[in-house]
Amino acid sequence: MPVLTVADYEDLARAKVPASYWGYVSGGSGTERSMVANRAAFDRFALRPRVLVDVSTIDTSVELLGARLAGPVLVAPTAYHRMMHPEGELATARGAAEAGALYVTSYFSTQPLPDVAAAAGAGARWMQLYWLKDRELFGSVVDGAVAAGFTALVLTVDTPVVGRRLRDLRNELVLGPELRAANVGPALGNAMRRGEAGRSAVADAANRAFDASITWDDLAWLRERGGLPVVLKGILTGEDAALAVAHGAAAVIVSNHGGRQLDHAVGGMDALPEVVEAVAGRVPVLVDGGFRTGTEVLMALAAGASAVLVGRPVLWGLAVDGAAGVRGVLDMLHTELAQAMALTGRPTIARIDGTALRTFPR
Ligand SMILES: Cc1cc2nc3c(=O)[nH]c(=O)nc-3n(C[C@H](O)[C@H](O)[C@H](O)COP(=O)(O)O)c2cc1C
Ligand SMILES: CCCCC(=O)C(=O)O
Repeated sequence: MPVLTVADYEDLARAKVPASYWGYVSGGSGTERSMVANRAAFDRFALRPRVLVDVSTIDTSVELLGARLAGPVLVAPTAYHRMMHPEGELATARGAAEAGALYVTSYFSTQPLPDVAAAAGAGARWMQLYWLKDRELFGSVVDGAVAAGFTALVLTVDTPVVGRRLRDLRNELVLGPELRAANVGPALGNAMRRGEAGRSAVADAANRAFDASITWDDLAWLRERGGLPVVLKGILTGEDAALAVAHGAAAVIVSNHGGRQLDHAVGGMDALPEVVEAVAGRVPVLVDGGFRTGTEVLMALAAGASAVLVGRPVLWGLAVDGAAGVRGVLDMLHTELAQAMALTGRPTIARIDGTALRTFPR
């Protein structure tokens, strides 16, 4: 069977990944309404194509915080890539670089940052962070990211505590020994103890380590320590987007964390317009949550996003075929985007504006 869609990768991946890891990757929190909301949003929009435009050449390339990219699809930070493939984040870094895509490496990478950086080579990379109670340890991870040549820090702000992910609690999620988080110290890096009824070792380790007391005022410390642009991930309101810009964020990522944090949260695509309005062009606005086709990426760009991140699709590609699978998924999304650009009469990313989109009332 030819692999023609991102969903085809999902079907192939499901057969390869152990059930409790598959539950971790696929699941959301609580009733999983936030995950549903991400996909449902696309039904409230439709495209308004223009015709008789010269679309004989299509250019999907973009520039983002100084990085030149083949297209506006980024690899979202996702934890524990060795769940999917023995090479883990090294394969992801290679596949993303080959696709000309920016790779946001998770704080819970199972490979050391210098090795991820070497695998990415000239490929663009940002580092995602969770703020730890242990400020010294947190600072040392920031230093490590800077030393390894990551060019921006992505602070995830929607996870003061880990969402109640019922699939993991039911599966008594524990990690195999190959799944040590390589960059965050032994206490947080090790979620390998015996399974306990109704508990997730991953959530327990994170809840012990994450600092739930940080506020807007702490961001200055991070900007100072890293000396890099700070991007805030997990913004869902215009109010917080305005605060993010006021506190020096270099970009914001509209996201409900793939439906894994707050249950009944607004979907990424639904929250995007109010964030775009509040930010008013001062910094790039990125979005994630449920993007599975290039046409959906075009919808987000028309609604004012500068780029889209994909989480699970990259993991599916990784499970199916390592670096080649990651590249395959990213290339597929860029190819589909180019096709949608031709068919909507928008040959460059800059030509995709609000007139390409019609919004239906709820
Ligand atoms: C298995 C998995 C692990 C994730 N780990 C992280 C993480 O370490 N840090 C983070 O900021 N977001 C994490 N996320 C959220 C993603 O960055 C992203 O917001 C989400 O996956 C986008 O939705 P999508 O999977 O529908 O594309 C994770 C998501 C998944 C599915
Ligand atoms: C417990 C947080 C770890 C990674 C993460 O962000 C996720 O699983 O969504």
